[in-house]
Amino acid sequence: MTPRRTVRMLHLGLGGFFRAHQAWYTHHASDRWGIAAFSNRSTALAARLTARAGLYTLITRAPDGDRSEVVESLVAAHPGGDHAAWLDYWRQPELAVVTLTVTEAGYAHATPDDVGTLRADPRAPVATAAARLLAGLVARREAGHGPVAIVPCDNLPGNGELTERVIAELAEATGHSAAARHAAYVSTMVDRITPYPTEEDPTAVVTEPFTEWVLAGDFPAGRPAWEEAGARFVADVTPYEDRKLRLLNGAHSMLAYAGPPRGHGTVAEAVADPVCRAWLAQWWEEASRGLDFPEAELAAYRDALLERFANPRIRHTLAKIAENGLQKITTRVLPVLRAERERGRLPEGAIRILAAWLLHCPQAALADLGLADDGELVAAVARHSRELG
Ligand SMILES: NC(=O)c1ccc[n+]([C@@H]2O[C@H](COP(=O)([O-])OP(=O)(O)OC[C@H]3O[C@@H](n4cnc5c(N)ncnc54)[C@H](O)[C@@H]3O)[C@@H](O)[C@H]2O)c1
Ligand SMILES: O=P(O)(O)OC[C@@H](O)[C@@H](O)[C@H](O)[C@H](O)CO
Repeated sequence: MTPRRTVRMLHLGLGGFFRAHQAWYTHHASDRWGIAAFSNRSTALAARLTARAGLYTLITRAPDGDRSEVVESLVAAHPGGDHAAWLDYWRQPELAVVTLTVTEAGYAHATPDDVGTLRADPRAPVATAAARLLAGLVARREAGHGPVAIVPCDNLPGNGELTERVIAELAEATGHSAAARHAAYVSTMVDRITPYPTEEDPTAVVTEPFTEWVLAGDFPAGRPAWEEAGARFVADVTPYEDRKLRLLNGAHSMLAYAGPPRGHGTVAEAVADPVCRAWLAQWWEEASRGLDFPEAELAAYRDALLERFANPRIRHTLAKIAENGLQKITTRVLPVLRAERERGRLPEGAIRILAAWLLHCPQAALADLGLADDGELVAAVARHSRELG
């Protein structure tokens, strides 16, 4: 029998993307690291994964067929509320890497409750991602073990620097600054289109064949040999991040806000519409200016993106992509819009995304009323909004 993997990696955010990306790279690295993953709050998925010893199926869905594999790197799954287990992993000398997929909202500052708790007793349960990470670092330092690498894998520019800043500010406010320095913060560009899991088996995840991971930073206690699965380690992740966040995620945001008023519910439906494709081309032209890659490489990247978006067998819903719009527009569209204005241009592609987002904002209210899934009704509301000016 193959020996069980030792937990050397912790993950926060037991979503579909973690299972399609970081866990998959770790599964394909020959050094066989084990991962213990925690949900944010929910208990059901962790229980299901625990019942099958962490094993789950990853379905790689190409336009012409599926490939299934059982991923073995996840060896323990816990509900986020199990704070005692969380701190215990940090106290293990073997722990070396902590990855995160907590969505853009997960990088918010800790709540006043968490700040008070960390000041009074850093072992007591806390809820926000920043507070959980700092509590872990305090536990590790107290246990006398060396620093670990913290590796955020969310679509935010400078995600390593951002995480370091949020934790340092919290540490300063709670008297744990030395613990905040007990880590190296790694910045990453992550890419693999992974729709929200809707399979009959909720542990299974469907993803696309394309995958990319570019990382910059130190790993003071080592790391899995992710490069064996294609990960790249670079000195500066910024150019890769700018290219991906603007061309892929910026385009996703455009489709997410401009697609539904034209009756589209998924990325593939929207890019089959010549009008949306023309809007996409206009955005890409503006967003490509200033990216630090040769034009031929950018053209190939955009062509590949169009093929990925058009994969008719990946059901990537625009409603899910539209979430957390303010943060996404701020980091992906505004820099392009501002740069174009500085060049004296009126960037119609970027302005269209802004306009579509402003039009979409009332949909958050429709979601609160439980009406957001009725595409025809949503389109009619948008039509009325336009008529009302
Ligand atoms: N799905 C993709 O195609 C993809 C690709 C690249 C990057 N990402 C990044 O991964 C993130 C998660 O994507 P997913 O597809 O796994 O989504 P998901 O909805 O399946 O999972 C989201 C995870 O984040 C956790 N979470 C949500 N809000 C949180 C908070 N405030 N604090 C802590 N944890 C929180 C949830 O518990 C859940 O585990 C995205 O927001 C994005 O930044 C996703
Ligand atoms: O929530 P976001 O915008 O960070 O992500 C929504 C999608 O654009 C995103 O998940 C992409 O599918 C992904 O970034 C592809 O790698």
